[in-house]
Amino acid sequence: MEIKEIIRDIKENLDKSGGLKHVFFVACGGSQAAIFSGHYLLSREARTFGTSIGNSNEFVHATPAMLDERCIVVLCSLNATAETVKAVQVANERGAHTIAMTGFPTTDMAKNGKYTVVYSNGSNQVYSQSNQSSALRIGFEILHQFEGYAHYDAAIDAFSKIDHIVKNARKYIQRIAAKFAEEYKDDEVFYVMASGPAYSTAYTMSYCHFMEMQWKHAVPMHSGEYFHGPFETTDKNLPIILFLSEGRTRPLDERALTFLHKYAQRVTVIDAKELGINIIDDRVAEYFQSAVMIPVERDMVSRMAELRNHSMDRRRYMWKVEY
Ligand SMILES: N[C@@H]1[C@@H](O)[C@H](O)[C@@H](COP(=O)(O)O)O[C@@H]1O
Repeated sequence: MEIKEIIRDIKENLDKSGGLKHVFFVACGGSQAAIFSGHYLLSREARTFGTSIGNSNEFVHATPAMLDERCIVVLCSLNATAETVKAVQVANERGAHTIAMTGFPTTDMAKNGKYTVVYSNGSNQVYSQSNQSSALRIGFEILHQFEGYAHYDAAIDAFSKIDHIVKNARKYIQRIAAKFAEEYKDDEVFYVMASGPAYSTAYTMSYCHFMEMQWKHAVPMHSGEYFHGPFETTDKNLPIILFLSEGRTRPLDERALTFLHKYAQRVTVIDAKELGINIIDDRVAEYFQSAVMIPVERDMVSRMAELRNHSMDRRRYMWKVEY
């Protein structure tokens, strides 16, 4: 079933049972970051229902009291992480409408979800059909069908531009990535700053790419929260990566940049505007930032991986020991 039909089917049911109350987004790690844009979209645009996001195992062990047949739960796991599959089952038991996003039609996610969305993945993925794009498609479709979202056409148009933008952005970043990798390959700690829908880029770069895949310490930092404690650690040696957003939270990032220009020295700025996101309609562009910036930041860390001769596929514990 296409996403449009999935939401239509769910709406038909919800119209009979009292309407939509809440959309939960549930996943672990990189997959949670991937669906964050969908959650963020609803958190800013939805007028008649709520939304939240969280870790799968927390959803299983501390299941929200609100969860019932008037909720949609969007869950994501490429290969069926056990706790995310369990979260699908918990949501099903409560009668919620589960949409299982997964990498392949044969996974336990696909087997357990009431509805399944198989997204493009791997090194040759089609970015307009990726996990990030699919979560956004679900979000825009919910807004459109339940509330008649005014900028739906602009959003649909954006999906037709994503592949072109990512292709060019990845070309644009090559030179910057090479310089970045050379300069920072021996550093052990990174702060990665962003705000708004781009926060999930900072999260993915830190948790997945620096920590998981390069075994380097990294702190995802909300650029608004930076001034409420963390900025006391700033000095001229600390490596900082700042994602400058396109959209309404850009002033938060610019405030951080002004401060960093004064007190820090080793700052790498990646500006969404320079990545070509501006060809998307201004009214929806901000929501597409992570869909564009995550492949770009991954290229930066991959370049570092090559120089360090530390493959992005190398793990000590993940999938190797019990945890
Ligand atoms: N970087 C991610 C991790 O954060 C995640 O835990 C793992 C399993 O993810 P999934 O549940 O999507 O299969 O995949 C990648 O390695």
